[in-house]
Amino acid sequence: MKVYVLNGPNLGRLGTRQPEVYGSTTYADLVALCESTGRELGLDVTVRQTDAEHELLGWLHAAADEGAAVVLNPAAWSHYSYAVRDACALLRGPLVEVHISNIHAREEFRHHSVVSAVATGVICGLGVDGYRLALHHLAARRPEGATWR
Ligand SMILES: O=C(O)[C@]1(O)C[C@H](CCCOc2ccccc2)[C@@H](O)[C@H](O)C1
Repeated sequence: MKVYVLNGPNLGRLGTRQPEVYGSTTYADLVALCESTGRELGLDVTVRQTDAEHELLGWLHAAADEGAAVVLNPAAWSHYSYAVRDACALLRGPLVEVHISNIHAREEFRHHSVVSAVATGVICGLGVDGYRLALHHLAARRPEGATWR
């Protein structure tokens, strides 16, 4: 089963700043974690990151066309991008929104995600383990067929 793990702006810099908020795991470490978890669970996992909103929209459209599942950390776009939200609403497979930090315990502007209303579920505040947990959830709910829906 195909799962795209998609990351929004600045997450490519993970591990270089604010370890007290985001931990010391680098983006390369995160890719390795998701790929190894996918192998362990028998999921075909592809991990990507972009600072360009149109690129994320294209990846979401492709996932919708494929009927793939998505694990998405929209980063700052979580809080205001109706374009990202609308692309997520096109998905036919499950969407798990992940935030490394507990956005509800931070600045007010981070408390609301415009994506959450169209997500299957949201994991936040558990560090990069949230990505691993999201993949375990998807593995537990995978259908018999070739697509998620
Ligand atoms: O907690 C999360 O995963 C966030 O989605 C991360 C975003 C920030 C992504 C950039 O993260 C960096 C981490 C370390 C160094 C540079 C960027 C932030 O804007 C959201 O409110 C919450």
